[in-house]
Amino acid sequence: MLTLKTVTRTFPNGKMAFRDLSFEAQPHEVIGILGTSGCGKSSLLRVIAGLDSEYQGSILIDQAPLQGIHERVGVIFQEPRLMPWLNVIDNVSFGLRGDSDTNRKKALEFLQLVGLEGFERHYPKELSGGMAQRVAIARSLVTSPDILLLDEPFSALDAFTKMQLQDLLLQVWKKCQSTMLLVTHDIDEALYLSDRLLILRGQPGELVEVIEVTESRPRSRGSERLARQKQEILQLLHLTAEKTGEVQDDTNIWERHPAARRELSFKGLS
Ligand SMILES: Nc1ncnc2c1ncn2[C@@H]1O[C@H](COP(=O)(O)OP(=O)(O)OP(=O)(O)O)[C@@H](O)[C@H]1O
Repeated sequence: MLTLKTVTRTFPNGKMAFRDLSFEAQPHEVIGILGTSGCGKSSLLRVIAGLDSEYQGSILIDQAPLQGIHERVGVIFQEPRLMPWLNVIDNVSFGLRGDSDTNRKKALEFLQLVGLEGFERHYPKELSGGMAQRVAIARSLVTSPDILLLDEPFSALDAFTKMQLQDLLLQVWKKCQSTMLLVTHDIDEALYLSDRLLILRGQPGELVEVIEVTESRPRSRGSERLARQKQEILQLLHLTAEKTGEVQDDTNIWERHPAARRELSFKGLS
């Protein structure tokens, strides 16, 4: 289990990325993180990934304080970040320790899972963007991380590939049982994949709502029930924005996703 208690991240120049974030992610839970641009979503993932260790508050993994990069935490970024000098199978098995034959078998198994059987000997430059991101998914999940952090993992892909990879991620997630934290600007994606959504707003970012997505899995992207629920949450977010005088910011982010109309049940923070 991942626990954050009043975590604040301030950069050396005094700029605060986010403030007083507290939440828990249960084993096997998918948490979507949505928020206005610059509210600290990527900074939050970097802190949990152990890449930035200067923060206030506490971060616990299974009740133990996080100390730098944790071997049970994996990260998938917007761009695949593959090693260009290694072929596909070597990229996937790179993080595995121990017997190399066993590692190659395991890497192959994950390449099959992400639909890249037969591409083991290809190099990153020979892959499409979607294929490279599949390799990145396989590389992250082959180590069976307890927690997988995803920072806009599909935002650079075309809509069709994006949907394919969202479904693929769900398939692999079922097998791996990892907890996932997904930063995205895409509300449809967040609703399709997540069990709960954290809504951040402001600069520094603060947690303004926690929303439970109650639609059962497997979800249908065209579900009317979800569409109605999204309508409700959009209205709720506009109302929330009016209260704090940040209408312009929030209007912009939601308007970037005009097709978004899905329902959520809403759970307030206490
Ligand atoms: N190394 C840094 N030093 C100082 N300020 C930074 C640094 N990195 C990020 N920031 C600032 O911290 C704030 C949060 O940045 P961050 O990238 O985490 O936001 P974000 O929510 O992920 O943004 P976006 O949605 O646009 O990707 C921004 O105002 C950004 O300019």
